[in-house]
Amino acid sequence: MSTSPDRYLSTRGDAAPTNFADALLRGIAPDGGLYMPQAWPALPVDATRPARTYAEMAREAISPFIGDALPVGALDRALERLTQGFDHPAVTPLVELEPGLFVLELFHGPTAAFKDLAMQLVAALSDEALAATGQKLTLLTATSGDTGAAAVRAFAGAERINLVVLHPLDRVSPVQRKQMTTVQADNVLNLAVRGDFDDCQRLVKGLLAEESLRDGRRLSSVNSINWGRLAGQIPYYISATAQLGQAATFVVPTGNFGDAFAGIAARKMGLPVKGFVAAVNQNDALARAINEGVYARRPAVESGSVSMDVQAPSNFERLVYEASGRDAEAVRAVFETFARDGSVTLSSDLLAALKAEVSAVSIDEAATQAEIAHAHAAWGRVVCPHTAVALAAARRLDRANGPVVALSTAHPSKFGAFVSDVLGFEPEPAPVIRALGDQPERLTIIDNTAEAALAAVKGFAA
Ligand SMILES: N[C@@H](CCOP(=O)(O)O)C(=O)O
Repeated sequence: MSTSPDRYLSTRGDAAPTNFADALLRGIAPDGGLYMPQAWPALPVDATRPARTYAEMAREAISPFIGDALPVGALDRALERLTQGFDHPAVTPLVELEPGLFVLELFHGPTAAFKDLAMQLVAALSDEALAATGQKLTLLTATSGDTGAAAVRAFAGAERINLVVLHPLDRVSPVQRKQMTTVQADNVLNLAVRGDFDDCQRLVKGLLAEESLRDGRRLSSVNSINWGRLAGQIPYYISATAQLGQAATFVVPTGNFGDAFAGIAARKMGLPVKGFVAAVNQNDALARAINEGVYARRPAVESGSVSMDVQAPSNFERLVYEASGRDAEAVRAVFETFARDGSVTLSSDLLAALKAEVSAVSIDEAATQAEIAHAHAAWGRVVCPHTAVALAAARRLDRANGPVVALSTAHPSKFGAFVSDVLGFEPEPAPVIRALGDQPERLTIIDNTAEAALAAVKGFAA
């Protein structure tokens, strides 16, 4: 039987295959798994040739995943929106810090974080999918800060879409919170949950299974559990390789593991890549899984790199699916055990296959602070704490094996207090952060329970 990149299978194997539009408007498969393309499309051999626009590279990478599931011209129209509000002509410029060490600046968009790239695309593609069928959509999204800000910006005022964003109360930076809560749009609800990001993500997954919320609407998520989000993050790996002119090792600051998995997807499509390193903060469930073979949940601890305070990274499921040879039964066994017991031991075969895809390292708070200081002293750069985690991991690598690219996922002015504690001064605000001002904030605080979340979302819908 032939396989196709525009058909989507669930990592848990019990959901009917579907197309891109349906996977986009579901977010998560009905069996609780994550959608994956049935096959990896091949990038053209000259995909990294120079002098092409970001949108051209994105079109080539993303169109095979869509096939004929959206109206003719939908992707081209969406690509026009993809880089709207970016303040750099290269969109995602690559900057050399010292011989063989680079940062990929992903923070030039309207909320000053890498999430803008995929979120603006997903917003436009969702509009296209809904307009084609006349449906309406409720989006549920968990955030540790950056996803929520980008989602609010991308979906505020959308005619057919309501957006509910759950963030952990007092566990995002003040700028991130204001980016979500000062937007005065009637189709947006901000919920501050008394819990951590993993609680928010768990609540979202539970709500997505809640039939009573549908009421004639589609129900989906714009977290990276949604394949559309991941597809939108593939192009910047291609752009980085094109700018560099050779294969690199990418060091990815990692929370929900969507960013790193998008890079792994690019490699599966044929992008030349030396390797991937997932750099986590002291919330190190992913690093312990890959380095020790036990995937075990611990309560998330608060850090300066707040967007990475994740202890149950959703996209680890996609990695296990790939590494197990797409064995849905094995995936179900791992993640059902993890959900039930909070811990699961990975088989030695699976572990070897995981290590072949990615290595992982945990950078603690002191090393993050030291890296912010080093970046300023050595290169005159002010970096955000997430970028610092990646740079600390990147500087441990041997560059004799080829260039190393650390992803710089957010602008430092989103995390002014943490950076100024180290450097003694506040980072110069990105223009989009300066424009935030002191608008009134709108948010509802809820308990960390399924009942509280359901009642809040129902109240909003009503
Ligand atoms: N780091 C994230 C957490 C959610 O990640 P996502 O990529 O799955 O949306 C954030 O900033 O919210």
